[in-house]
Amino acid sequence: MQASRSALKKENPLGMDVMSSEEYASQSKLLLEFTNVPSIESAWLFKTNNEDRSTAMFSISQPDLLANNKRKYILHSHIVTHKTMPLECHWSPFPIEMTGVSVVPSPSGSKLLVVRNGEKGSRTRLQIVNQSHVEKEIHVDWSIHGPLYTDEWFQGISWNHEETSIAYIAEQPPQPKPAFDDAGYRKEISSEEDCNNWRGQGDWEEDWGETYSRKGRPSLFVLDIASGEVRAARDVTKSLSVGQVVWAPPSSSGHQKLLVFVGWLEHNGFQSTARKLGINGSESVSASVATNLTPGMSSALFPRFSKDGKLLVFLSSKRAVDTGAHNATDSLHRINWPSDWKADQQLSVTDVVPVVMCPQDGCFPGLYCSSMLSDPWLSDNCTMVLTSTWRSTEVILSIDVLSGEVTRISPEDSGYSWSALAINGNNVLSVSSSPIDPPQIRYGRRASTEDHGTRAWVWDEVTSPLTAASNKIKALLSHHKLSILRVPVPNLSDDLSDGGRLPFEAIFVSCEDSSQKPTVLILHGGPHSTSVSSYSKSSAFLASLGFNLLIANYRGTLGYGEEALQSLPGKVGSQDVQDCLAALDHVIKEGLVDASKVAVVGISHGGFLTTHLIGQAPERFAVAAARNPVCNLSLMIGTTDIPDWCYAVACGTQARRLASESPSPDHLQIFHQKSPIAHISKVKAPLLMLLGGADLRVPASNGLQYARALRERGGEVKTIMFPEDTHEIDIPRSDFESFLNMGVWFKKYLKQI
Ligand SMILES: CC(=O)N[C@@H](C)C(=O)N[C@@H](C)C(=O)O
Repeated sequence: MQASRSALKKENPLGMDVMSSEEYASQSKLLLEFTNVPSIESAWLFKTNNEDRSTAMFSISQPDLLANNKRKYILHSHIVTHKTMPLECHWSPFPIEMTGVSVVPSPSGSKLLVVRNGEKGSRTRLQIVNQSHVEKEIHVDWSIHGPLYTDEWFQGISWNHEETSIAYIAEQPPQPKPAFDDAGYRKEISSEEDCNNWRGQGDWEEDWGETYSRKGRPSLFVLDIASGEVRAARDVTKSLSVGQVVWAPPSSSGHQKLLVFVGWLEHNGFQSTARKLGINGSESVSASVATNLTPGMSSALFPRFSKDGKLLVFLSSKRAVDTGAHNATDSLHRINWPSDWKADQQLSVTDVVPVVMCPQDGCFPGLYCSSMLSDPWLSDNCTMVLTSTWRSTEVILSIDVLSGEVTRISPEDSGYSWSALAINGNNVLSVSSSPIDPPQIRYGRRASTEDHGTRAWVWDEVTSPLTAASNKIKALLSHHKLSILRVPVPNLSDDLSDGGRLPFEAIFVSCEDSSQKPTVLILHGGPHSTSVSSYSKSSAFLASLGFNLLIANYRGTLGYGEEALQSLPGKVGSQDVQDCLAALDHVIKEGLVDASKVAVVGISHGGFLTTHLIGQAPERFAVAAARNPVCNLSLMIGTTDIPDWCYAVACGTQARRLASESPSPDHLQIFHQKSPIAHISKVKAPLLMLLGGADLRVPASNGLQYARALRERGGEVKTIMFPEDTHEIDIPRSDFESFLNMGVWFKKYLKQI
């Protein structure tokens, strides 16, 4: 007996039953198919001497499980358009690996800035490359600045028009720390550390929280390419974190000296204390002589000058900042830029696209943009192209910034999502995808003939080497169908705004004979975030396991107008939970799914809903999984980098003025009552808890407390902790293991039914 157990132990160290280890083995092979599909991160289009020809450069990423990092590489292609024949695309034979490197082409496309950020304390390497060789290499010491920011918020690298200087955002060098040696404290500071002295910690400094911890203050620097000199921008207020820098047009003297950037105030804690609440806090657009160009506006982002330099356009998330929702309906604004602007000249801001409160059915629901192209302009200098959320899809919009006219230019005929990658003249390079169809590159141009007074857009398919990997996935999902369902609001209450009464949506990915198959209810976080009908590796993997997917965009989701969004704050744990149950009731009533075979999964606030649902409706869910879920707001309030968010979602946006670092017992009671942990005694479903040990947004203690409390009540819980992972659990091996376990966990408990 002893011998066989050790043999088994050798063969199956995890003590897994044979069934499970075989399931792990087969599912991991399948998940690898999805993991190896490369993703298009960004792209650039370069003019050629011929209107019908352009060169494209694509930045592609692919998880590298062996190196446990994200492999990055560049692919080039020459695109030739013909009036009457299909578009031609000639791809470079092999990709060029660029892992750990960021690149930014110059406006003319003749040069490339190559950035290699150094590890903590080591130099940053900047290279200016032309078509044949490295023209200039600059090594920047930590005493000047640390790594360049390449995140979604602070990042900003901008060439000037003459391509002689580059402005960028990098980590400010660390503040001096106290020095000690075997004689004690050393008054004089020396940069050199030797074996006889050491540095202390010094004062603790607030940082911007999740994903920014221990990063230096985002600061503005300018590289003069000819001299290789790097200098910090003058006159920027010390207590301002800055990002998203662009050069202002040259003055009439032809010189270009002005930089326009976004500034984040660092005193945006409660009662304006010196705390950096997890981003976004209140930001403003300023010019480098540190003049606030948007006084009185609580948010201004992504500044962009028109090609002729006459217009400065920017997005605003002032609704998100003013209501504390952290994400809400955006608006677009314009400043007419005078050729010789003087710092003391206050410029007026014109609204271009206002916040849409309650859209008419099928009409433009407002702007919801998480990024903006570095060059978003069509050749008429007044039309910009943006990617925005439109209900459950992502769409490409053109906006005439003089008239404010908004036009949806990506096709409306399919539930697919579209995203703009780059523009050249009046051509738009983009990708389109769906939950069951990996991204396909498209090349858009205006039709030559008018149709009802407008020239529609034609989107040619661009065959690419990436298609091969996609075709395997398409084959695995060829029997699935995509539909977007409108779900009426349950139990309409009188206090609801018109927008809060509008139907919400759910994306339904169905297998053949869907009513015979298990269904996974997938819930996004935020709650003011969204699940759009674009391709996601994780959803495609779950669908390929033979599950229907019901992806609920409950009220509060971006893309349905501001009133619908603002109907949720103060009602989390009730309105959003009822909406998720209403979406499930809808597909059951339509006979599309088997009510007895339903799993539920969610991340962050989606985990809040998941653990609420298995507590409030324990009979309706056979199994559940949650990634870094919010399970107890009264615990989160003291540990998260966004305590203001806890007040906004639980008590409503009015509660902001009562918010405090030390919440009152009344507020703590409200936080607990509105949390999933308040319903834990009723939970029956087995729960898979996936936690990131380095999560500063919803610290792992939140999910761990819930998992331990459930086990304490005899509940079936499996917890996996990824110690190095932050809130998103996106380190490649961690992401792989978490979705593999989710698939096996769902199969195990849905098969038993
Ligand atoms: C504003 C915010 O970060 N809220 C979190 C609780 C959350 O749900 N985040 C979402 C966006 C996520 O998916 O992580």
